[in-house]
Parts: sequence; C-alpha cells; structure tokens
Amino acid sequence: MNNHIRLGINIDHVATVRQARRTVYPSTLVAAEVAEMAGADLITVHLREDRRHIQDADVAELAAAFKNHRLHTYMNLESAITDEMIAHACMIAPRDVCLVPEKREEVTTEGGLDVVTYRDAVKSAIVRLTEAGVQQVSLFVDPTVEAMQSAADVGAPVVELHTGCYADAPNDEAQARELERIRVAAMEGKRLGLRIHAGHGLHYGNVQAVAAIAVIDELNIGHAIVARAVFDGLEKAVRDMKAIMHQARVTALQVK
Ligand SMILES: CC(=O)[C@@H](O)[C@H](O)COP(=O)(O)O
Ligand SMILES: NCC(=O)COP(=O)(O)O
Repeated sequence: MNNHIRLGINIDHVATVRQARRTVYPSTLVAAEVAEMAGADLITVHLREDRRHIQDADVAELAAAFKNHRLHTYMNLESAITDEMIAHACMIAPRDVCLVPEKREEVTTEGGLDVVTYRDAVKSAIVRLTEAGVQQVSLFVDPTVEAMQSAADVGAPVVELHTGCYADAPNDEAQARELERIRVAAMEGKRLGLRIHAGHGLHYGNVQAVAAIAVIDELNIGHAIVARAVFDGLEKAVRDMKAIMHQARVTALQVK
C-alpha cells in the first residue's frame, strides 16, 4: 500500500479571476510556481472548448516552463475528446492528459465520461495522445464498477474517479453512500490493473476520507484551494491541503 498520495493542483480558477477583467494578472505560471514550491506533485489545467478560464496561451506558457525547467513537476491537461481538443493536446503533448466530458452550459463538470457511448472516440484519443508522446492518459469517470470495466476495455491505463456526488452529498448518510461507491469502484479498478486518481469538489473538510483510500494514487484539487488562497495565500492553501491528505493516508495505513 502506497503511503504517498500525489496532489495535483488545478489552477483553472486562478485564470477565472484573471478572465473576470481580461487582465494579465494573476499569472497561471506564477500560480504553478507557488504551488510547486508548496509541495504540489503536478499542475492540472482544463482547457475547455469555451475557454472560460484557461486559455491556449496559458497552456503554451506552462508547457514551455516545464520544458525549460522553470517548472519542475509536470502538466496534467484536461481535455474534451473532440477532434479540435485532442489535436491541441497532441500538439502540446504534456506528460499527462485526462479526458473529460464537457457541456457548454455546465457551471462545472457534471458527470464522468460516457466511455460506452463514446468508446470509439475514447479509444482513438488514447491512441493519438500516446503516439504524440503523452505518457499517461486518464479517463474522468463516475465511480462505478461498470465505468472501471469500460475503462479497462478501451485500454485506458488510468481513471480519475469523479468525486462530485460525494462532495455535493446533501447529508452524512448520502455522503457515506457516495464514499462507499468511490471505495468499491477504486478497488475494482485496481483489480483490473488500472491506476486510480480522484477529484472534483474536494475541500479541506471532505478530502480526508478519500485520501484514506489506499489504492488512490493521486487527487486533483483546484476550486477549494484557490478559494482558500483568497484568505490564506496560495502557498499556505497548498501546504495545508497536502498535510491533510498525507495525515489521512498515514493514519489509514496505521489502522490497517
Ligand atoms: C474534471 C473536473 O472535475 C475538473 O478538473 C474540471 O476542471 C472542472 O471544471 P472547472 O474547472 O471549469 O470547474
Ligand atoms: N479533476 C478534478 C480537478 O482537477 C479539480 O476539480 P475541483 O477541485 O476544481 O472541483
């Protein structure tokens, strides 16, 4: 069992603040530098089709910074599976790409990728990205046993479990049910040989139980960290999240 769980910092909403006035600040590159300094294991950005926050220029600037070692971790680029977005992801060729569903009218990602309906497009995207040099392609999917089997079937090496229903659960009972769904799906994915990530809606009060699931290797967290950074600064917000995740994992392994 792995006592280290990686923290990917999603900096989308640093760009949201900038896009509110179309200024050149706050810089996503500086945000990535601060996040790395504070212990981020990777930097996640979601280049949406509607460019509501992260812009093509952000992705290009971050990619160059990783290439020239101004940044020292790696990029996890979240992308829709459309031809346009996959072609762009192939051109950037970050270390990781996470394939996510997008609906233009959504406030944020609402559900996981429908790997059954879009099987051919997902398989094609995995092949194209791998041939372009992307080392790890993950699928952002709902935490279900069926989604694990579908992901394994299309040859995805990694899944990121959508933790949104857990995060948005209306009460403790519903949250416990959603946590069990995540745990069961994670165990099934691991049994099928998948690497397991998780993310969406995680924050300082709900991350512990997910970080305690020992087969989960990585959490991607953004909105709650950027929100906390408004009051505490980004460096402290990242350090605090990292410490909470580490303590939850270590405690869980000691109990086993
Ligand atoms: C896939 C996912 O849950 C997030 O990484 C995604 O970026 C959410 O979209 P917004 O960042 O636009 O809220
Ligand atoms: N894939 C999840 C992610 O990158 C961050 O999601 P959130 O913490 O902004 O909800």
